[in-house]
Amino acid sequence: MSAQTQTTTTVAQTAQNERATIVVENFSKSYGTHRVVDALTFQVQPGEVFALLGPNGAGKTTTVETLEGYRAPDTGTIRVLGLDPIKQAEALKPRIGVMLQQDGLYPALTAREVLRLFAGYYTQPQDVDALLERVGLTDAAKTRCRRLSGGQKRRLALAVALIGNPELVFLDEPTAGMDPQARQTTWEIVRELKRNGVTILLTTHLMDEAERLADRVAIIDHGQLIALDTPANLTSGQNANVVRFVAPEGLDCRQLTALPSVQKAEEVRAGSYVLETDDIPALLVELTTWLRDQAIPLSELRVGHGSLEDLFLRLTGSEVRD
Ligand SMILES: Nc1ncnc2c1ncn2[C@@H]1O[C@H](COP(=O)(O)OP(=O)(O)OP(=O)(O)O)[C@@H](O)[C@H]1O
Repeated sequence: MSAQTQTTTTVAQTAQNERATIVVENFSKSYGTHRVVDALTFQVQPGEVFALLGPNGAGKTTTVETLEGYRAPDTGTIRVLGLDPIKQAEALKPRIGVMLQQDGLYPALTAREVLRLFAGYYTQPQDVDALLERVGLTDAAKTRCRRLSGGQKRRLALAVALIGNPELVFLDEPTAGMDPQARQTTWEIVRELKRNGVTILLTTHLMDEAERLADRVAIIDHGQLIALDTPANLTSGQNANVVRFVAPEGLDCRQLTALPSVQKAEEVRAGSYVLETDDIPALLVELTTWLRDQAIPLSELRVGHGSLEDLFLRLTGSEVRD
């Protein structure tokens, strides 16, 4: 690269960083000798829904908590709304909303009291009862937090994140433990926030959540960025046609790979199999014949392109992490 091209790139990068809502540059963090975030670099643009995906222990929460100002980076630059999250915390806190993973705060207060308490920290908070209704907690408004169900606690945590009308919201596994209705409501709230120009950074283990909500997805593993793009670009990079099926766990993947039309066979989770092929009709005949001949029951069968989940498992491996 010529000196001039390098200067132009640096100038363009600087301009982009100045506009960005979140700038993470070369960020590293260790606990003792364990490096949990390793030279991470990404930006989140204004109004974007940005998802951080990664297996357990990949460094997502450490990254998010550093952006929120709860942890200090060892090295690297972190800017949130143009501010240093620790040195300029006072200016930053009123402009961001944080949905925490742990919901054990204030067990003796009712849901409404918790929201009133948080509303008091902001100059222009949302209406407490309207927000309780939005997150589906009107009937639980007078219930003490310790009596709320897991899903209700998550909804209260979401309301706490939104009470101050933030410009930027951090959602750490927002729908974990929610039933399908509450999950739908939460997704709808996220879309509504986006329509209102709010920037959202979310972490999730749910691939469909990332695919439905995120403009861009960053996959991190062992503290390093291993993929960053729109969900459509990430999945279209996978040319293979896949057949997914559910059957008893522990089928012999070598036998499946030996079927003439199978290019690759993998048990991605117990009893959940993914086959890659370039001839789906032929593969379906071979697979169903193979299953019938061995009297193996088949409980689900789907065909399609590689999903974000397939890409994620390919990039991060399919072994379970603690
Ligand atoms: N305060 C701490 N002291 C020591 N180690 C920590 C601390 N916080 C996190 N870790 C370790 O750092 C690693 C990354 O943790 P982190 O919570 O950032 O991962 P994560 O991607 O959010 O995982 P999960 O999906 O399980 O929430 C893990 O191995 C974790 O045990």
